[in-house]
Parts: sequence; C-alpha cells; structure tokens
Amino acid sequence: MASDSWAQAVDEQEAAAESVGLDLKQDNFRNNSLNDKAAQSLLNKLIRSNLVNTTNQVEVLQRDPTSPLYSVKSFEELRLKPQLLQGVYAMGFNRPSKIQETALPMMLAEPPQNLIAQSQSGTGKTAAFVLAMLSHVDPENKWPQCLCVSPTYELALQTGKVIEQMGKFYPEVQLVYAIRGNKLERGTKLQEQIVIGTPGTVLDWCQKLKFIDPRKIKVFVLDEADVMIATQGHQDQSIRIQRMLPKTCQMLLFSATFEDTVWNFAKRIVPDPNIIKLKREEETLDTIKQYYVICNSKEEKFQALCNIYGAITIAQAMIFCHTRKTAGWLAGELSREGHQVALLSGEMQVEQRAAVIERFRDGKEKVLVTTNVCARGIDVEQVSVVINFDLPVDKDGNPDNETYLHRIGRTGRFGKRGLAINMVDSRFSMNILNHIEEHFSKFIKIKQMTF
Ligand SMILES: Nc1ncnc2c1ncn2[C@@H]1O[C@H](COP(=O)(O)OP(=O)(O)OP(=O)(O)O)[C@@H](O)[C@H]1O
Repeated sequence: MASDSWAQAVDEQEAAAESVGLDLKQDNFRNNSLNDKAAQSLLNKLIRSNLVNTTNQVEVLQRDPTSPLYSVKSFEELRLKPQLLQGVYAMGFNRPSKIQETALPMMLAEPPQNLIAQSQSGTGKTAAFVLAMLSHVDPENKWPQCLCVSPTYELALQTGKVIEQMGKFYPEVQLVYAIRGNKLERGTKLQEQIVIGTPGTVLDWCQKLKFIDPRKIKVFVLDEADVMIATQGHQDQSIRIQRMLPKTCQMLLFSATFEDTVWNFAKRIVPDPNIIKLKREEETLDTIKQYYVICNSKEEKFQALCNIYGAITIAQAMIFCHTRKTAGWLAGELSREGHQVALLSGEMQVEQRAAVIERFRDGKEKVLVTTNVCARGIDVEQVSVVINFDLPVDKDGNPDNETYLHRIGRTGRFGKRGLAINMVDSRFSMNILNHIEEHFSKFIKIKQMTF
C-alpha cells in the first residue's frame, strides 16, 4: 500500500472509531442500564463497525510498530518450505504477525532451540507453532516426530484443523488426534508424523498403550502452556510426558498469559529457553473495548441480556458463566424467551461438545453460552461480543485475571474489533472487576459506579 493510501487507511480507521463514539458510549453505560435505547443503538453501531473494513484494519495494524500484528518481514523471509508457504497463502495470510516473525526464526534455527513465548490472544501463536512443527518433520520417516498437547478436546481438534489446512500442500505429512474417543487397536504403531491431543490421552499413548515412541519425538509443544503447568492434573501428565522425551527434543511453550509463578516454573522445566514475554500493559488488546453494566440480581442480568440480544446477534457472541448450572439455567431461560442459543459445558460428551462448536463456527447459532471450558484458544472469527455473565474467579473466589484475558480474547481476533461486557451484580463482583482493572491498569476504561 502506498504511503498516501496508508495515511488514508489510518484516517478511516480513526473516523470509524469516532463514529462509534467511545466517550459517549462510556457515559451511556455508566449512567444507564442496558435497556436504555441509546446504549442499544450504540452497541449496534459498534458491532456493525466490527464487520467492516477488517482488511484495512489488519493492514494498518501490521504496519504499526506498536501493534502485536506488526511485521517487517514477509513469510518468504521466514525460510518456510515452499509447500508450507503455499499453505499459508491459501489460508489468506499475507504477512506474519509479530509473534510469527519473532518466534519462527528461533523455532527453525539449527540446532533446535527451546522457546517460552507469550503473545496476546488471537495474534497467530497457533499458526506459528504449527508452522514450526510442519517444518521440522521429516516426511520420509513414518513415525511420530512432533507432539502437541492442548488443554481441551475442542482446542486439540481446532489446532488439528490448522495443521491440516497449513499442511494441505504437504500431503506426505500426516496427523493423528490423541483425544478421548479416538480408539486405536492395541499394538498399533503410529505412522503419522504429528500427534495432537489432550494430556491424558497423549500420556496413555506414549506410556501405557505405546502407540508412540516418545524417544523419537523431536518437537514438543505445550499450547496454553500456563494452564498446562498450573493445573494439577495437566501438570502431572505434561511433566510425565516430558520426562519420556529425549534431551535433544525441542520444547515450545505458548500462551497469551503467564502468571509470574507459572513463568518461573516454566523456566525451570525448559532447559536454556529463548523467551518472548509481554509487559503487563501490553497483554490486553486495544481493539477490544471493555464495559461493565450494573444489575441487581441474576434475573436482572438475564433481563439486560434479553434487551441487547438483537444487537449481539448481528454477529456472534459468547456468554461466560461461572458454573455449569448457571450456564444451563441461562441457556434454558434464553430459549424459553424464544432465542436460539447453543450451550457448551464440561459435563457434555466430547462428541456433543465438538458438534456444538462446529454449529457455532458455521454460524448456525449466533450465541454460545458456556463456562471456562471455552475460555481459551477457541477461534471463531465472527465473535464480536463477549459477555461475562459472571466475572471470572478462581476456586478460592479471587479474581482470575488470566481467564478474564482469555475470555475476552475470544473476540478481537487478528485485528478485528471486539466488545466485552461485564455484568456486575454485587459488591463482590464489583471488587473483582476493580481488581481486574487494576491488574491490567489502563485497559478497562470504565470508572467505578456508585453502588
Ligand atoms: N499472519 C496471519 N495473517 C492473517 N491471519 C492470521 C495470521 N496468523 C493467524 N491468523 C488468523 O488469526 C486468527 C487467530 O490466530 P490464532 O488462533 O493462531 O491466535 P492465537 O494467538 O493462537 O490465539 P489464542 O491466544 O486465543 O489461542 C486465526 O483465525 C488465524 O487463522
């Protein structure tokens, strides 16, 4: 793009932001409840503005040095195999993002180097480590060489799809899913070079069932690495897998968030790592606008949701609840009001969960009511609104800043604009919101309301 059209694109962008009227919007949210008509029309405008000028937005951000999508390099300069370059372009990627541009040379260096990398949600981490895995495979060798572990079934499936798409022009490289439900015959020796799965099944396949020879693994990826090492069960399994791998195996840890203690632990388990770390104030994306609304009860929150339902379904929305019970109740109530919503929570059968995500991805349902099971990694481009029906708290009731970031990161994918609405219904949730606000300092733009 010539520099004139550049400047024009920036201007257009600013004008679009202004036309949405952020200051005005904040006041509306502060002073009125969500059934206010002005708030609703504002929401409409914001959501519509999400859906236009996306290409411009990405191009602009990819040339702004302060943006996580910024890059000076092209994919050609990243020394990718021609088949992979073809795959990348077929997916419509024009330029790498900052994390892709920075991490790929480290991941592709010889001898292999370990990496712990943090980059904001939706900035292309998955594509980065998928390209690294595909690049390292020796297609002549018909055994697993790369192991990628994800915290949930849905995420493993989604990452697998990215591997399939990127490797479309590299058919010699095959992939297998180590997930619940994929039952292989005893004695199977896998021929696929890449294994993607959840930690329990991957561990079984390496240890008990011996479908994989872990000593032949060259690349080990932990996606959503912080949750993989912070959650007790996942941590045990991941570490047991890691112990079976050869010392020379490259370890790649990726996430949008790394709490300090987790970061220190990661550095202890990964020998001599390269590190890409964000400053706290860089963790949130400015493209996601965040608000809160005050309601007095669960029922009022529900009413508020009904009031904005028309607006949020212009594109797609994800609504997060703290428990499966609330998610079930909310989905039921919304359906009773005649709204078509999807429900996904942890107790559902994995196949059923996969089908729900698939329908949502295809736009068959516009609203997904869910729990933290969907907070991380799920990539549905059209999600322009995230609603925290309940604010995220950990098992002790403390603010869960990391989950907050992952939840709101389901919108604003790769340069798109997004909207996050937090529902506050008590002093307790107001406190949680304030803590989250403090934790990320400047990023939540609303002021505390008198309660
Ligand atoms: N270089 C690129 N150009 C254009 N689109 C891209 C590029 N890289 C990734 N994308 C797209 O951006 C979206 C987000 O990418 P991805 O899922 O890899 O992000 P992520 O950083 O792994 O997110 P999360 O933190 O939520 O796991 C995807 O739809 C992906 O196809």
